[in-house]
Amino acid sequence: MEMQKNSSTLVNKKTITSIAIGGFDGMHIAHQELFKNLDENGAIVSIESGFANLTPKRYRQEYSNYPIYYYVLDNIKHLEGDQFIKLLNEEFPNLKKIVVGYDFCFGKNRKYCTKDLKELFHGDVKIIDEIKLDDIAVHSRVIREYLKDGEIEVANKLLGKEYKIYGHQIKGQGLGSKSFVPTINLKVNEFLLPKEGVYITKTILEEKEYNSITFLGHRVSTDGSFAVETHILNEDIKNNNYTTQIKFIKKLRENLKFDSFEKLKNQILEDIETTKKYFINIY
Ligand SMILES: Cc1cc2nc3c(=O)[nH]c(=O)nc-3n(C[C@H](O)[C@H](O)[C@H](O)COP(=O)(O)O)c2cc1C
Ligand SMILES: Nc1ncnc2c1ncn2[C@@H]1O[C@H](COP(=O)(O)OP(=O)(O)OP(=O)(O)O)[C@@H](O)[C@H]1O
Repeated sequence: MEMQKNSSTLVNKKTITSIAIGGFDGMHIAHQELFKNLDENGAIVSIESGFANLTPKRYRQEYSNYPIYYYVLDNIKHLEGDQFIKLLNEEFPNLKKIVVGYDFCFGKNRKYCTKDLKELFHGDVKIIDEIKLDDIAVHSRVIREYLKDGEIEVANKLLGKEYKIYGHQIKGQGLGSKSFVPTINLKVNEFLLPKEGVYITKTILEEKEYNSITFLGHRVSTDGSFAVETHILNEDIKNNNYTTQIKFIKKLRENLKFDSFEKLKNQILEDIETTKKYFINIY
């Protein structure tokens, strides 16, 4: 169901003349700056450490039109500098240009860096200076920290887009539509979840985008279990079992413990009003 280009399998590596190399978790604005230096036969070489959780491997292609080729870090990290370059030249026989960031290092013990790359590769090597936004250095690890602190708006600025997760629908406690408001409950794997709390979000179901509000965290007021649940505004949506995407826009409040269902319900209704106003004011 997910919109996924999988150009990597369609583009012949012989046509590739330039590559950008890195981990590329997040496909954030600094990564995009690297891609701008590729030519029209460019490609992205993504080194998989296994820790990506902003744009896990199978979701990454969505954020660039350049085909992405994946290499497992464990399989290449023992290589000496010249062996790494040899591998690239074998993989991409017409390679003319390599684009990396200022801090790119590679090979055995990461002992080869940009200077070595320039010496070893017989072609154009473009090194991108550190990219910052409002004095914040743009890196996947920095974005993860903002998400963990619930600072969605900063994270989104650094990402250059709204942070989006994918989940599949599961059954909730069954309390929502009876005692509170109807919600779609999600099981989320692979993606980093922002801090517990209530967020203004957009929810994508079958490629259609809806304004929504999402609760994420332990349901400290009811059964204590962990939940990701989203309420779609102004629509009566049936759970449909499709993969659901949530885009985070803004944190409304912390996860709170209420001593009665009624107080929780009143707070939820107030949160929904605030969210509706937010969407009215931005359109
Ligand atoms: C907008 C919204 C805000 C919520 N805020 C809280 C909260 O602060 N604390 C909490 O324990 N549960 C919160 N919940 C979760 C409710 O406890 C949950 O919707 C209820 O337990 C129903 O769950 P069910 O859909 O699994 O039946 C919130 C839910 C929504 C939709
Ligand atoms: N802020 C930045 N400015 C310039 N180049 C960058 C920047 N961030 C990453 N790069 C470059 O982009 C490529 C991908 O790097 P990498 O996947 O390590 O990104 P990262 O965001 O720095 O991740 P992490 O935080 O995990 O180190 C590398 O060539 C790297 O040098």
